[in-house]
Amino acid sequence: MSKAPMRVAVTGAAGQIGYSLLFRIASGEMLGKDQPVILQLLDLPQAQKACQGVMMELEDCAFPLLAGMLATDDPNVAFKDADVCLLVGARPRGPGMERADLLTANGAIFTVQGKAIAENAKEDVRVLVVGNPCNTNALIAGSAARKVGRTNPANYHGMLRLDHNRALSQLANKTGRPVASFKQLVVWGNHSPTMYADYRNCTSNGDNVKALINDAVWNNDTFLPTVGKRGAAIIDARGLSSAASAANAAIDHVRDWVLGSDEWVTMGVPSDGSYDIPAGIVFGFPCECKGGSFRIIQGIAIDDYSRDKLNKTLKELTDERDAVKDML
Ligand SMILES: NC(=O)c1ccc[n+]([C@@H]2O[C@H](COP(=O)([O-])OP(=O)(O)OC[C@H]3O[C@@H](n4cnc5c(N)ncnc54)[C@H](O)[C@@H]3O)[C@@H](O)[C@H]2O)c1
Ligand SMILES: O=C(O)C[C@H](O)C(=O)O
Repeated sequence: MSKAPMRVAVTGAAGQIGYSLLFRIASGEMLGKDQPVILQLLDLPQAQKACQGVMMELEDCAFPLLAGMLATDDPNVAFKDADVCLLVGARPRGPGMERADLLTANGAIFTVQGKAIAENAKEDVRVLVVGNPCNTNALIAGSAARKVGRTNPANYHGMLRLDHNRALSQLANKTGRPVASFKQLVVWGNHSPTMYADYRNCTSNGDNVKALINDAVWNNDTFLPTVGKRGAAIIDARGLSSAASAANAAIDHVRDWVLGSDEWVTMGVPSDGSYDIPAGIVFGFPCECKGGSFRIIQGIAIDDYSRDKLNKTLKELTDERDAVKDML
């Protein structure tokens, strides 16, 4: 017997990430090749016509798993009974901007949507915020949801998976090893240039990657800035912010969360106090996913260099939190 459909709400559905994301969800890449889905598209009133065009194309793909879809400008309709919400809709940054510059422009979106999710979605809804600055937007959405009380605030995540995937590819380029050989990578902190991509515990076919590379200068002067500033490099090259790779990372995050992963994955999740990160701050942590839930991996040694990096990215996040305190 076929499974009951899962409802997936996608905001910013008419935007560039939406255009990469929706077709892959409908084809079963996110929730499984045996899992029917109903897509619930949210965008602004002026983008409804474009949403209709996207839905025409989805229809023309004749995806066997696509059990229904709708487009709306009303968050209460879009999030109704949703199992998964992908909060993409927000303004992207342009050349010369940092993601934190979007805080006030985009933050207000997430108070409204966090509340609408908590009032309308399934109680065990999983929420992934992609719209930037995604960690603090997830904090805002989770805080709005906490006030309503129905849903689990730990399920309001920010997307660090793109940074994790970027770091994997840089390690593969450096070592000449396949991307899939790398295990136990983590990107700590904020989705911003302060993030700390940490391969101290990473292995490749059983070899310790730090020992294999053995190049502290490359780590500090090439690897970390390349991963941290990759979004800006893409904006510079494309004139637009990353879209297909961002959609791919969102698929990876939710797929691992729902279906499980044998490997460590980086997820931006509300801190439970682990690694001395204050509770509630949405921070990139190493996680393992099993049985539909996630858990922060414990017991990783934090040396002085790493503590300094964690403190820098945490300071940025606490500053962002303070800047939006009226929204929390
Ligand atoms: N976390 C990450 O790794 C990551 C990666 C890439 C992009 N992003 C961010 O994702 C966001 C979207 O990027 P994009 O390239 O798709 O932008 P885009 O401008 O192409 O699309 C954004 C869409 O959101 C819609 N929108 C705006 N406000 C909305 C609201 N209140 N409710 C619903 N929809 C709304 C717009 O109408 C538009 O269709 C940006 O904030 C961008 O910075 C994050
Ligand atoms: O950098 C941006 O503004 C877009 C996105 O967050 C990215 O990392 O590509």
